[in-house]
Amino acid sequence: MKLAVVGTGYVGLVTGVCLAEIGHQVTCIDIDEEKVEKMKKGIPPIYEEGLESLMKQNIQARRLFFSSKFEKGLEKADVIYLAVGTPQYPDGTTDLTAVESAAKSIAHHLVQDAIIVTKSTVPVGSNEYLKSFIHSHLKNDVSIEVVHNPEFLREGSAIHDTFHGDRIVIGAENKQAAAVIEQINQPLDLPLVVTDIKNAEMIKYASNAFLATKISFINEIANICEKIGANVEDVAYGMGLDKRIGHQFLKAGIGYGGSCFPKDTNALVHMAGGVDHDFELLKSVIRVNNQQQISLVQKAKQRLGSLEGKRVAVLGLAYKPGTDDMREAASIVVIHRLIEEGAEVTAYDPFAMENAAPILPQQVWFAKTAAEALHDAEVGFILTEWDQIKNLSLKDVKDLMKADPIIYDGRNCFQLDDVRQHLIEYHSVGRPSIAGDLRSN
Ligand SMILES: NC(=O)c1ccc[n+]([C@@H]2O[C@H](COP(=O)([O-])OP(=O)(O)OC[C@H]3O[C@@H](n4cnc5c(N)ncnc54)[C@H](O)[C@@H]3O)[C@@H](O)[C@H]2O)c1
Ligand SMILES: O=c1ccn([C@@H]2O[C@H](COP(=O)(O)OP(=O)(O)O[C@H]3O[C@H](CO)[C@@H](O)[C@H](O)[C@H]3O)[C@@H](O)[C@H]2O)c(=O)[nH]1
Repeated sequence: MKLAVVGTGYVGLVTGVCLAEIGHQVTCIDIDEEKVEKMKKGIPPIYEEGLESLMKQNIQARRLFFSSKFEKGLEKADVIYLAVGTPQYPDGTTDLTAVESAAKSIAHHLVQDAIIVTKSTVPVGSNEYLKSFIHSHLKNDVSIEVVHNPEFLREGSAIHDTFHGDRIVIGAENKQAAAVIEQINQPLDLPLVVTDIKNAEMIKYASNAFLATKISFINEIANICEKIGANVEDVAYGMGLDKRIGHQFLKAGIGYGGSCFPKDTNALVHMAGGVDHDFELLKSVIRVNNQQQISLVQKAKQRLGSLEGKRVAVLGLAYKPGTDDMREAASIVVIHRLIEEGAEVTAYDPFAMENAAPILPQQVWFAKTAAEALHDAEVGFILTEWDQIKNLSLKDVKDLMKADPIIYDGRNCFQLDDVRQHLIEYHSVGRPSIAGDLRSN
């Protein structure tokens, strides 16, 4: 069976590479010609551990191809995966422009019957609409089926998640089409959920909303812990031992970011609103997250009176470690606030600086190393828990920074006992603050 994948962002590229790895012949199509030329040479446009070698292996084995031309990419394709972006409009509703544009290109170039499998996260009802949209744009006498196969991979562990996922969801109205997609995925040997399209669409949104809810919940517990004198890490550990709760997604911090949780929670609130349901719980989850992202700057301002002219080092820019993705990263909100407050910001991230530069204020200086960013800084903000940052020696941190440094750690990277030994003033999330070197005050 010949497969095509349209759109080579995280999802499209990883889907294409993994489908090739399990033995299928796959052509990945993208309108970004420059990106396609790089991918043909085995250069992935995203940072993802293990992706480059898997890509190169499958290109060499002549199972994986890339093209910027639909007519070529769709040649003899029996199954076409659609994995273009579905960002949000400023009001939080879903922008389906790329999906429609890709669907139109597919319709125009389809010369044989095909199953179109949507991987993109789309609001409930979109796949039904898409089927009639493609029908109305077909140029040849061919028949199509639409199947929804939502994606659950996480950036940074995308390859692992594809081969070791918890489930594969297949939403289809046509049993034969569902069976074809089951067969394609069979080598992965993962639990299957075969259901109708609306359920599949909702499973994706409900899953992301639930995970976001867990994060905002633990962040609220963290905020109370700070005031009450408890430690959220011990609390989360004790909670997580209950198998009904589990340990995952109970890490308190600076709030969730990324290309999915923020937009998908907003989209679900709008979807609910569209059927006259006020999704109060999810609205609160979003509000709590927005507040969490600015909380550390507010604390710094309260502690110092003003941030005007203060030299601030920001360590970690990506929305989480293991990726160079800056979409909806908490660092964007934090750094804009710091600049508004008059701080002089030097930033460092091991992988995301290239993506960060165009979206951060011009006043931000980028350092080549964490040490360079910390040099002579009065305040440090830690926003991504990269190993390189977690492994910094606190002695070096203290030596590099100005006298009596203050650290705001949005990712709880350091052990409190370690910090205490180094006499650094340290404020983390949901844990007791540490006063610093009282002798020098
Ligand atoms: N990023 C993730 O971790 C993740 C995980 C699960 C689900 N999703 C969902 O998967 C979808 C894709 O996300 P992403 O992050 O991979 O997207 P992305 O925005 O990173 O990439 C989209 C790609 O599609 C290409 N494209 C745009 N219009 C096109 C067209 N008309 N024809 C061909 N190619 C076109 C772009 O050039 C780009 O390479 C979204 O709906 C997202 O919500 C993403
Ligand atoms: O306990 C936790 C877990 C995560 N986060 C934050 O939550 C965000 C999202 O993290 P993660 O879920 O690991 O990354 P994504 O790659 O955005 O993956 C999510 O979004 C994808 C796109 O829909 C889904 O496919 C995945 O299943 C879902 O986990 C990041 O900012 C994390 O720092 C926390 O603050 N605390």
